[in-house]
Amino acid sequence: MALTVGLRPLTRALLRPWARVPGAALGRPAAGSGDGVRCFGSPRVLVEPDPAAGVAVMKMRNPPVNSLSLEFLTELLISLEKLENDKTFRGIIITSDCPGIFSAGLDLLEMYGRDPAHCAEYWKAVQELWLRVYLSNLVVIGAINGISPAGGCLLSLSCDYRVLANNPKYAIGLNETLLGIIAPFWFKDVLVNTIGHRAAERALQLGFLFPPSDALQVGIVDQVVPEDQVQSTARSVMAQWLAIPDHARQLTKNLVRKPTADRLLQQRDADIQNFVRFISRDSIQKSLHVYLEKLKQKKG
Ligand SMILES: CCCCC/C=C/C(=O)SCCNC(=O)CCNC(=O)[C@H](O)C(C)(C)COP(=O)(O)OP(=O)(O)OC[C@H]1O[C@@H](n2cnc3c(N)ncnc32)[C@H](O)[C@@H]1OP(=O)(O)O
Repeated sequence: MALTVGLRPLTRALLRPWARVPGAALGRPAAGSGDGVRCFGSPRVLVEPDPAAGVAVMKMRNPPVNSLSLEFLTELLISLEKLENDKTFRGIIITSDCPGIFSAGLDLLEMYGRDPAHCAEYWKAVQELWLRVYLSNLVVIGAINGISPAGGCLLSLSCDYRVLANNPKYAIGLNETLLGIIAPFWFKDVLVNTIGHRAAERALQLGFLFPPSDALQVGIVDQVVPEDQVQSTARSVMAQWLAIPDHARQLTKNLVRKPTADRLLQQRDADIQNFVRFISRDSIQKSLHVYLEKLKQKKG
């Protein structure tokens, strides 16, 4: 059975992309961009453009934990598409507006107690975000200012360069096994590409969440800096990357990343069907239930 899920109906119906950001952000001049340039975005994604530098800072703000819900994924995709299509921008910095959290990863509530059609639509959006970030023509730098498990780690790994704030609470890794679920092959591929086969084998099976010093040592991030220097470091790194002619850098990036992306592109529908089958299993739903309860109990 061919799946015919797509983002479009949800996306277009739910969102008014590029509406000015409500509240304080509305019309606020973007940091470092002079007084003429305004922030823009959507409810969950704040974009601070710096046209002079050719850079936009994309701040994720889906409180409390920037979990990647379908609506949030959709807004991220719209922002990314918009930036990609605007010749003003050559690079983006992805960071978080939620204190202490980069992203808690995929939204468990999109996978728990949902019907197969919803799960399929959700998974397609997850695939879409990964492909867009991973294959972006823009330089993508992750300014990781918080914890970044599972899907949050995948988003980080899909950037061209990762700067992590030096706070022992800001662990990063693919911890899916701790939830009783399995990182899909393309999550695994990106981790293997980043830290090597043996380190990935251990990290994936044991669901490692690396604190900053270990993350740097294993190579899951490129740099660890004091928390108040994450953004400025991301900016300086961006300047280095933007010193390279775009066409040469983009073709090289494509050369390196395309084979990994192609593995998914060649079997996207099958991957969606696998996900839906897997996540719909009673045993997996039970694991998710237990994990969600644990998260709740942690509070009480
Ligand atoms: C084939 C299947 C493949 C699937 C691949 C899966 C990839 C994934 O990304 S799965 C998600 C993995 N994520 C995690 O394991 C992180 C879970 N969350 C946490 O560990 C913590 O919430 C935290 C460390 C990120 C933040 O801790 P804290 O600041 O103490 O906040 P709370 O734990 O109290 O959380 C607040 C609120 O948010 C809910 N929540 C947290 N994470 C998620 C999530 N990933 N999805 C949905 N909801 C999440 C949490 O339950 C709390 O809700 P309320 O109790 O209703 O306030």
